[in-house]
Parts: sequence; C-alpha cells; structure tokens
Amino acid sequence: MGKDVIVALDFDSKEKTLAFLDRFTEEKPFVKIGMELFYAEGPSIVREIRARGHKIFLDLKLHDIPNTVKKAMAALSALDVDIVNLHAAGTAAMMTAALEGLTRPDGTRPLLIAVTQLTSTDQESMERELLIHVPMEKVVLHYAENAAAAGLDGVVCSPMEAGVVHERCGKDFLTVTPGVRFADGDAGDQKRVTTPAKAKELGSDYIVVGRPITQAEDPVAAYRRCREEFVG
Ligand SMILES: O=C(O)c1cc(=O)[nH]c(=O)n1[C@@H]1O[C@H](COP(=O)(O)O)[C@@H](O)[C@H]1O
Repeated sequence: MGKDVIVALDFDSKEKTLAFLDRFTEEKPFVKIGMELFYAEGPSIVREIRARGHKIFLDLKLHDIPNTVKKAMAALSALDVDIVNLHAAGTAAMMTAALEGLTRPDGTRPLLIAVTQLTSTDQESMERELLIHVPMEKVVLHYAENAAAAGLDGVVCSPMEAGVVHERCGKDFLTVTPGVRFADGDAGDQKRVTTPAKAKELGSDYIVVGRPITQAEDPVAAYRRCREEFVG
C-alpha cells in the first residue's frame, strides 16, 4: 500500500453515504467506515462499499479485556477490509489477542493499527483531563513502540508525530494520520492539525480526512486538492 488519502465516511445513513460516493465517477477513494456509520447500518454497509471496489479502513477503535477483543476481532475478520484498529496501543495482552482474533484460518488478516493519542487531544487537555504529565510526542512514541513490539502494523497519530514514529519504529511501520485541514480550513474539534502538504513533508503514510471533503461544496474537488497536496 502506498501513500494515499483516506476519506472518513462520517455519515449517519447508507443513503447519504452512497450518494456521497456516487459523486466520484473517475476515482475510487480509499474510505474509512467509523462508529457513526457502522452503528447505524451494521456490517452490510461494509460489504456494500467493498462490493463497489473501495479499500476500507474499519475504524471501530476496539478496547476491552483481551478475551473480548479477540472474539470481537474474530467477528470482524469475516469482513473483507484492509485496516482495522484498536484504541489504544495499551497492553501487550490486548494487542496480541486482537492479532490472534483477527487472523483468519487461512493465515490472512487485515492490517491492525492502534490509536496513540486522539488528534482532538492537546498537551493541556492530556495533562488536565487524562493526568498524563509527559510531552505528547513521548506519549505517542511510547504507544507506537508498544504497538510495534506486539506485532501491530502501525498506529494512528497526528501528522506532527509521523516522522518520529518512523524514526523509532521503522519506515514500514504505518502512520495513519487524521487531524488534517487545508490551510484555509476550520480545525473544528481537532487540536493536533496540519495541512495535507505538511503531512507529506512529515512522512505520513495515510492521511484521514473527513469534513474538509465531506462538507465541502464540491467534495470531489476537495478530495483532488487533498491528493494533489499529499500524493502529488
Ligand atoms: O481513528 C481515527 O480514525 C481517528 C483518530 C484520531 O486520533 N483522530 C481522528 O480524527 N480520527 C478519525 O478521523 C476522522 C477525522 O475527521 P475530520 O476531523 O472530519 O477530518 C474522524 O472520522 C475521526 O473519528
């Protein structure tokens, strides 16, 4: 898999989602199905979007005791998706169980990545609300190293940390980075934000972009602008 833009399909219904995807007549974007759409429509929406030929990052951010995560991942392994994730790269036991559950009888599995610190969290809120009194970059690197040691394929972090994660965990360890806005865009609830061009410079493998594309007046033009900046 190469550098690409992943479009976050944060819609509350199948109808809105498919109407959005129908706008793309020339390209087949890599998409992310997250909690909002999955909880509204269930696994059938994943199958339907896959049948249309899209690559899929299924972003359900699993986090529970190892046995529960293993069983839930086993259920998700029946879906033909490219990436799934955990929230967060916490204990080795949970991550190992997730890998076991996700691995199909034939030995194949989707890529498994884990969230480090949400891109809606900044240093101040991490300290005040989560009581983590360590620099953000160090926290992200710690989670990334945990994930790499457990055998995961990468992490979700902000583009701001992509470079150091690659330095520490290797160039093949994936950095999937939300928190992306155009220079003239509104950050909204995101805190650790860069432009697509900056994410490229910093070494992100994938940028995850939702509202700057889905809420744009011309989503296809916004997607193309994003790809142009990030992939070139
Ligand atoms: O796991 C994620 O995808 C994720 C992790 C994170 O730290 N920050 C983050 O924004 N995301 C997701 O990335 C998308 C970003 O959407 P926009 O802020 O609209 O571009 C949303 O679907 C979030 O759920």
